[in-house]
Amino acid sequence: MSIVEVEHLAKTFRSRERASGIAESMRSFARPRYRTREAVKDMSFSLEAGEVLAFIGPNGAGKSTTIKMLTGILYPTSGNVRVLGFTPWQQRHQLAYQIASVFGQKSQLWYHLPPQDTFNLLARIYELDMNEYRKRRDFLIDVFDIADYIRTPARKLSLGERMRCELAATFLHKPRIVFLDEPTIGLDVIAKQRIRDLIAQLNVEEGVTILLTSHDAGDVEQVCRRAIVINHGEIILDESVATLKSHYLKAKTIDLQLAGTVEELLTNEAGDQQSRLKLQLSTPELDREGIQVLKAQGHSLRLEVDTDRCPLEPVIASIMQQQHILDMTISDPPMETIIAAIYGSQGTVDNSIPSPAAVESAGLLAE
Ligand SMILES: Nc1ncnc2c1ncn2[C@@H]1O[C@H](COP(=O)(O)OP(=O)(O)OP(=O)(O)O)[C@@H](O)[C@H]1O
Repeated sequence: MSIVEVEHLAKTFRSRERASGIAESMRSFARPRYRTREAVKDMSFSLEAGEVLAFIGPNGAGKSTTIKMLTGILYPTSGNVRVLGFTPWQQRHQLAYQIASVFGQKSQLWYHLPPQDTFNLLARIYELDMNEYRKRRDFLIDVFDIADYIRTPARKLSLGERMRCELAATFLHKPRIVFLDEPTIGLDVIAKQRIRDLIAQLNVEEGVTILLTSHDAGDVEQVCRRAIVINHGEIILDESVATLKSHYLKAKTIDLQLAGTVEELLTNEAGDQQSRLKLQLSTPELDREGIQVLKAQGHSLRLEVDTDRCPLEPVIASIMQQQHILDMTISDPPMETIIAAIYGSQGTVDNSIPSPAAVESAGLLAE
């Protein structure tokens, strides 16, 4: 059964344009000019209980505006929304007991108070039974591993520590739906991984439905099962993450810091740097066409490997046979690149989409 139903949702902002300079300010005061922006246009989708949905799109696509309408913070210009049977902007109070939201850029923890005090305040706001609350709080302190920070004022916590406390606070009243707007923004790789694991754990153990926005492909890949991609306020793709992954996340980027120079890796054959390098890396197991050289300069080498055509291990092994590797990072392509590839397919999943590396490599290769 759908617990979120969105039908033809739209939001247009009308804001006054500010003029610069005294004369212009006086003129705009007498004759104000307004600018309208269609942040969300005719959006329809539904969400089943227990789903984990990635809601993705570039900056300004309308993700936060949609979340704000689903949580009752903003009124829509038109359209209907039912969240757990409530109309969010009309029944915000009743809905608040059953949902929660985290905006990665804004904290819900009281800045000068330790998280424990915020938890106590939230328990009163949500009118929780005190015995139940204490059990829940201790459970979340344990799950999120925040016992060491719970008595430290929020302002003194690192971003990762604060985010774990934020999420613990979010789950305190056992919400049925959690809206997470960029929950991993600004975190290091370990903190990101931790947050992803915790979100996934609570989804599985408590069946909480999650709608998550992120610019990080790892969040989408590791936490979500379905993805809605929006652009200019419109849905351009609604697919399972498995499909999205197989079509768009198959490329991995390998960043290497070599003991020797890239020049030492080149064959003596004629040709450009890219093909001489690829020739040197190739073995019978490797499909050279699956490797793109994104950067090759001095001691740095960045490759993009299409894992459909070419497994990562032999590529790395082939480099290790020839050079000592000082440092290596394997990453997914940036979400923006994947989204750009999706735009390229005009909203359809299509294998003919050119690799994002094709665009990048031409400019980055040091001849
Ligand atoms: N209160 C507002 N008044 C006027 N315009 C707004 C307001 N809030 C958002 N917008 C505009 O609506 C559009 C969508 O903004 P929104 O914050 O929903 O995007 P987003 O997809 O969340 O972007 P980001 O990834 O950068 O957070 C943007 O063009 C933004 O400038």
